[in-house]
Formats: sequence, structure tokens, C-alpha cells
Amino acid sequence: MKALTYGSTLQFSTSVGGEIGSFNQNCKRQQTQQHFINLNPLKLERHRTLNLVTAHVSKDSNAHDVESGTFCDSLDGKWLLKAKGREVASCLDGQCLFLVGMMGSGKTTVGEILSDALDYTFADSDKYVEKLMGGTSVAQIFKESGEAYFREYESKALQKLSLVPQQVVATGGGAVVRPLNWRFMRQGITVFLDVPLDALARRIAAVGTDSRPLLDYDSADCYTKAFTALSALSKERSEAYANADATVSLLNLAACVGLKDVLDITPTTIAMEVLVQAQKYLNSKRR
Ligand SMILES: Nc1ncnc2c1ncn2[C@@H]1O[C@H](COP(=O)(O)OP(=O)(O)OP(=O)(O)O)[C@@H](O)[C@H]1O
Ligand SMILES: O=C(O)C1=C[C@@H](O)[C@@H](O)[C@H](O)C1
Repeated sequence: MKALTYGSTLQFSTSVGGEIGSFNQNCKRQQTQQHFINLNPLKLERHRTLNLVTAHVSKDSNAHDVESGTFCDSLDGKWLLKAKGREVASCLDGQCLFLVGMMGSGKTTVGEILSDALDYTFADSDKYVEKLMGGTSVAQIFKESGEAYFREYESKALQKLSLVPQQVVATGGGAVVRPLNWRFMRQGITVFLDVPLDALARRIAAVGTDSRPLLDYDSADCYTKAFTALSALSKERSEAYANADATVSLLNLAACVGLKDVLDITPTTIAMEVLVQAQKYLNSKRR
């Protein structure tokens, strides 16, 4: 049996039913190539005891999965995410969590997972704008009425959404540029999903640029036009994204879980890191 040693960096500390358990992920692979998941037996609610001391990782097949963070998508990983979610929800005390980041950074995908972990509802500000506009798509609004018009409605959407407690909100990629929007987002906490441009362009090229009007402007191949437009937008917006209360850097996270390609990090692993960073921020505010 292989085992993983989890020592630091990704710290999933859970407090459930009064008992504390900790899940520490050591990013540095042991010289010996020995892997060992060492988790304290966790006393669960309803007196169920989950013994997470060992995760059975077969020699050949599953070791890579664990190292790559797929562990987080296992049953134990999902349980840990839920436990962490409860812990962070109690610190949030009903405040919303706003995800900010470039188009394709995973705000919707990760946001839905987070809402489940926190027992929050999920809202997508682009979808909210479409609802306010009687079902007209964002791409159509850009085409028919222009970006400035869309931005007005985006601010209205964020204002409305900021009034509803216990929500995870996936914001539009450009929401950060308007100071007014920060007033609404500051009602809750903001987390920036920082994804390298090349990875964003590869993701977007896989689904096409049709629904993302700011990227759909010339006849170059999908990857090139996405990369070119994202680079320009990212330059304009990097300072604004840095205003977020916490940042999840996919580059750091990939290094941490021993992955070469950030696109191999699962949404559940990213969601866990959002919770870890959000909690760090909330704790620092308390001090
Ligand atoms: N960690 C991930 N692993 C694999 N695919 C992902 C991951 N995160 C996002 N994706 C995929 O990337 C694409 C973009 O993700 P998503 O829609 O969540 O991003 P977004 O930040 O909400 O984008 P936008 O601001 O443009 O609406 C989707 O096709 C989604 O399935
Ligand atoms: O980055 C942006 O400016 C945008 C991102 C999308 O979420 C949409 O809000 C819209 O396509 C504009």
C-alpha cells in the first residue's frame, strides 16, 4: 500500500461536532516516494467515527490521482470539503462570497460546488443580468446595446445580489473595473480566482468564444483570439482583481499538489482552496 504524507500548505482544518480533525497536505513529495495520508480519526456528528487514518491508494493506479488532487473528489474529499464549508460558513455569518476573475477562470463551476459546501445558494451575475433583460443573452446585449449598457445592468444585478445573504456569487469577468461594484461586493467577501492566461485561452478555445463577446472579435483561431484579448483585458484589470480580499492562485495550487498543468486541478480542489483562503482572510480580520 502507498501512503501520502500531508504536512503543510493546504491545511484543511475541520471542526465538527466539537471535535477537531486536521487534514494537512504536504506538497513536497517524500524522498522515499512513500505516501501516507495521516488524518486523525474524526469524531463526526451523530457519534459516527470516520477513521481517515489511511486512504488506500493502490501502488499503480491511484497514487497519481491522490497527488493530482483528485483525492478531493473522492468520498472522503467531499466530506472534508463539506466539513470545511460548515466551518467557514460559521465564520462568514451569512455574508456572501463573491468570486471574481477573468472569463473562464471557473467562477461558475467552482461557485456551484462552494454553494453546496457552505449550504449557500448560488447566483451568477451574468445570468441575473439576462433575467433583468427579459432573457436576452449577454452576447446579444453587447451586440444590440453595447458594453456600457451591459455594465449598467451588471451593477444593478450586483446591487440586488448583495442584498441577499448566504449566497455564492459568480461575478462577470469585468465587474471589478467599476468602483461602484466594489461597494456592493464589499457587503460580503471577495475571492479572486487567478488563472494563467494560457490556461484560460485553452479552456475558452475548447468551448468557443461565441458567448463571450469581448473575445469574439476577429477571425484568428479560437485560442489565439482568446489569448490576445485576454492578455489585453488582464493588463487593464490586474490592479482591480488585486482588490479582492483573498486570492486563489492556480499556479501555486498546481505546484502544491504536484501538477504541471493548472487545467488538471479539479474544481473541488479549487473550491477547498477558496475556503482555506477565505478563512485565512476572515481570521486575519478578527485579530
Ligand atoms: N477546474 C476545472 N477543471 C476543468 N474544467 C473547468 C474547471 N473550471 C472550469 N472549467 C471549465 O471551463 C469553462 C469555463 O468555466 P466557468 O464557466 O466556470 O468560468 P467563469 O469564470 O464562470 O466564466 P465567465 O466569467 O466567462 O462566465 C467551462 O467550460 C468549465 O466547465
Ligand atoms: O470579462 C468581461 O468583461 C465579461 C465577462 C463575462 O462574464 C460577461 O460578463 C461579459 O461577457 C463580459
